[in-house]
Amino acid sequence: MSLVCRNLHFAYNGHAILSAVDLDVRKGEFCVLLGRNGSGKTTLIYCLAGLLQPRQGSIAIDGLDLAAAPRTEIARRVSLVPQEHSDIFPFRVLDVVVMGRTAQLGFAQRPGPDDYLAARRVLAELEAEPLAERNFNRISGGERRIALLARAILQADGTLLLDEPTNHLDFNNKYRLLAKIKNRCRAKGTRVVASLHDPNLAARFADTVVMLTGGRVMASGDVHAVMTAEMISRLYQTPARRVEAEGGDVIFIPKITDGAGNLMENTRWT
Ligand SMILES: Nc1ncnc2c1ncn2[C@@H]1O[C@H](COP(=O)(O)OP(=O)(O)OP(=O)(O)O)[C@@H](O)[C@H]1O
Repeated sequence: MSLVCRNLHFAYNGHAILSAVDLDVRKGEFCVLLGRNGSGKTTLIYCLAGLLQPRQGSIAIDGLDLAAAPRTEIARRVSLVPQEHSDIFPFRVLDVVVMGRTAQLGFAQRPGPDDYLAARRVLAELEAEPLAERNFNRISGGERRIALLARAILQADGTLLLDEPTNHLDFNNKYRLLAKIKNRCRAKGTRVVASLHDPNLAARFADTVVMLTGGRVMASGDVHAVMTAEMISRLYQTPARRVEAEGGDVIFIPKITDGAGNLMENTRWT
């Protein structure tokens, strides 16, 4: 059971954004996309969600060919949490979460007590039960991320596509949320493809990493094999060193230079 992407090419108005991308993500795997701003992470995630049509290549999720599958069928297998989300009608958080069930319900069928119970269960899993009765438009950016993740889990927990899931989350909540997502991969076999801007979070939680540069895969594979100081330096185009903290956590520290390559004031590099 795999998500398999082969020789994927995508272009906006004839301008190539993704080129020859191959990707394999097994059931229960937490795969993180890393790359500089504009390297194509979001575009790849939207292709995997079936929301952007590649101009070449194929994507199959557990045997379902996205190019041929009806939208409703894709929505039952794959759910997406986008990077940003604007205000919606002033629904309770619980109602927003239960909207995730729409893909499972028949035409004109309304969610019932079981759907609300399932929505409360997912909120509880994310330790977000106190948000249930709050107005979605009046909760914080970080709380919205958690509510939208709950909605995505309720929609389709086979494959979760998360575009910068830690945006707006504080230091503690970033780690807590990623730990919960990882637990879900382990316990329920959920497959996750997430873009992250912080390689240190990827080093801590990912099983596998895909490094994108200019819409191409620069490297991919097991997190420990791929995330070396040399690869991080190449990816972000700045020297980076790898520090192993007590307990085994790995931290990458970039050398902050100005345009001429000189170490910038107030930064340290040893
Ligand atoms: N709707 C669009 N029309 C034209 N070009 C676009 C569009 N959306 C994105 N792009 C371009 O596609 C490229 C890849 O963008 P994408 O958002 O996938 O990168 P990203 O790696 O997710 O970036 P970031 O880390 O900044 O979120 C960028 O050069 C961007 O300017």
